[in-house]
Amino acid sequence: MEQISALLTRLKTQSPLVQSITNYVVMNNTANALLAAGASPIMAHAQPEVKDMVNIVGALVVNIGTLDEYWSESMLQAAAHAYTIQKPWLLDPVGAGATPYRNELLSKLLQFQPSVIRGNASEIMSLASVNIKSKGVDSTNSSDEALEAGTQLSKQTGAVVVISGEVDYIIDRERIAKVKNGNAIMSKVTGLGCTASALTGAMIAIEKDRFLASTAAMALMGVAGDIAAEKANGPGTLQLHFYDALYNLKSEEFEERMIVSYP
Ligand SMILES: Nc1ncnc2c1ncn2[C@@H]1O[C@H](COP(=O)(O)OP(=O)(O)O)[C@@H](O)[C@H]1O
Ligand SMILES: Cc1ncsc1CCOP(=O)(O)O
Ligand SMILES: [Mg+2]
Repeated sequence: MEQISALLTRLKTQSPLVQSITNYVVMNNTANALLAAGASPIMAHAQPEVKDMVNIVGALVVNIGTLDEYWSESMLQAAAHAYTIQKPWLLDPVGAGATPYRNELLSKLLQFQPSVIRGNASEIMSLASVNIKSKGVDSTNSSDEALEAGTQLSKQTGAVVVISGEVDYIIDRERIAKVKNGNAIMSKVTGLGCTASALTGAMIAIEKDRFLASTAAMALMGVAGDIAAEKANGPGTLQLHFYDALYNLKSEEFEERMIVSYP
C-alpha cells in the first residue's frame, strides 16, 4: 500500500507528459483529470508530428473510441514508434467486439505489444477472443466473468491487463491485484474508463513496474470515485467532485481509503 501511495506523490512532483490519441467524447475530461492528478496532457494525432511527439512524452495512450481512417493510421504509427523506442504505451480497446473494423485495428495494434491494456470486462473478453456479444462501449459482463480471459490475454500479449468494473483486476504473468474502491454511479459518467486509461498512462510514465503502476492508477480512480460519490448528487456533480478529489488527495488519505488485495 505504501508503494502504491508513494506513486501518487511522485506523480504530483514529476508531472509526466502523457500523449493521448483518444476519442472526441473524452478529450476534455481526460485532459482535466490528468491535470488534476498532477500530470501534463497532450492530445496529438497529426501524422507529420506523431513520432516526434512519442519521442518526447513519458507515455502514450491509444484509445480507439471514435476511430476513423486517418486516426487509425495515426494510432498505428504512434504505437509502432513507441514499440521501436521502447516507450511505455497503453491500449484502451473501446468498443472491442462491436464491429469488425474495430477488431481489425485492434489486432494490428496488438502487434506493437502495448505495455498495458485497460478495458471493461466485455472489451477484454472480446480481445481475448471469447465469443461475446458486444453492446458498444459499455460492458455487459462483470470483471469476475472476464478474469480468465484477462489472464489469457496477458499471457498472449505480455501486457499488463486491467479489467475495470465494480471490482478492478490488474493482471500480469505472475500477479493479480484486486481493487474494490469505486461507486456504481461512476458508470453513469461517460469517459471514466478512458480516464482510468489516461491515469494509468501517467503512472507507467513514472514507474517501470507496470503492474504496480496500473494498480496505483486503478486505486486512485476508485478512491477519487469514492470521495466524489460521497459529495455528489448525481453524475454531473460526480464528475466535478472527481476532479477535486484527484487534485486534493494526499498520500495518507489515499493509503487509508484504498482497498487493494492480492487474491
Ligand atoms: N459498479 C461499479 N462500482 C464501483 N466502481 C465502478 C463501477 N463501475 C465502474 N466503476 C469504476 O469506474 C471506472 C470506469 O470503469 P468502467 O465503467 O468499467 O470503464 P468503461 O467506461 O471503459 O466501461 C473504473 O475506475 C471502475 O473501477
Ligand atoms: C460514448 C463513446 N462513444 C465512443 S467513445 C465513447 C466514450 C467511452 O468512454 P468510456 O469507455 O470511458 O465510458
Ligand atoms: Mg471504456
